[in-house]
Amino acid sequence: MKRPRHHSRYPLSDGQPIALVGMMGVGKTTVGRHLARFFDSRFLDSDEEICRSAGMPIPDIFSSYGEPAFRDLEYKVIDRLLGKGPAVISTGGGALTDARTRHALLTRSCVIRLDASIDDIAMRVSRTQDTRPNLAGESLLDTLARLIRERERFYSLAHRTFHAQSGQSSRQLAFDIATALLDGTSPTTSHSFNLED
Ligand SMILES: Nc1ncnc2c1ncn2[C@@H]1O[C@H](COP(=O)(O)OP(=O)(O)O)[C@@H](O)[C@H]1O
Ligand SMILES: O=C(O)C1=C[C@@H](OP(=O)(O)O)[C@@H](O)[C@H](O)C1
Ligand SMILES: [Mg+2]
Repeated sequence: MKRPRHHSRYPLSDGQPIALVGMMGVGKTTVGRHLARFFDSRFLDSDEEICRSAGMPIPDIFSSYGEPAFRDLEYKVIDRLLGKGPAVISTGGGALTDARTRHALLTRSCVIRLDASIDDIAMRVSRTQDTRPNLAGESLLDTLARLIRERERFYSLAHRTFHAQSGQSSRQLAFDIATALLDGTSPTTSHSFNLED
């Protein structure tokens, strides 16, 4: 039987969700899953929820209905996920480019930006480029550089930023984020989780 979730290790006293933002391939989905485990809280991935509600994978949504329709759906899904209380929500890399989604995330969650070097990002997404329609095209590095340039002004709005060092595991990065969040809310407590959790 599944253990009931008590959120006893959740770091935000107001119970707002924690939302991960940042470029495709920085590790939002992977790190988010670890973070939720550390906090004993719910993990939600907006892309996963979008695919479930559309009944098709992301490339099919883009090719059948276009990116604006995807952004509409993304807004509706994120708006719904933000109402679920304590949770770690991994968003898609373009979520903050939509004004409604940006406003919803920034006002109703603690927005954490993950960052990594463009070379690390390129290495990570190169094998799964076909699952990310916004990376289709000639040069992966050129496309990534353009998107990073265009989106920097949105990503820089995040409440906190964490940089994934080269070679740092997703689990270690999640641990560093969890530690920093917990320190920020209760500076004198010792951590109620450890890397072995
Ligand atoms: N810190 C890390 N070190 C090495 N590989 C990673 C790390 N974080 C994520 N990955 C890998 O990079 C790829 C993209 O990660 P993902 O979590 O899907 O990113 P995002 O959700 O930000 O697009 C996955 O194959 C994942 O296993
Ligand atoms: O940056 C983007 O425009 C997108 C990022 C993807 O999510 P990840 O950042 O999890 O890859 C997914 O939402 C879609 O392919 C569009
Ligand atoms: Mg993801």
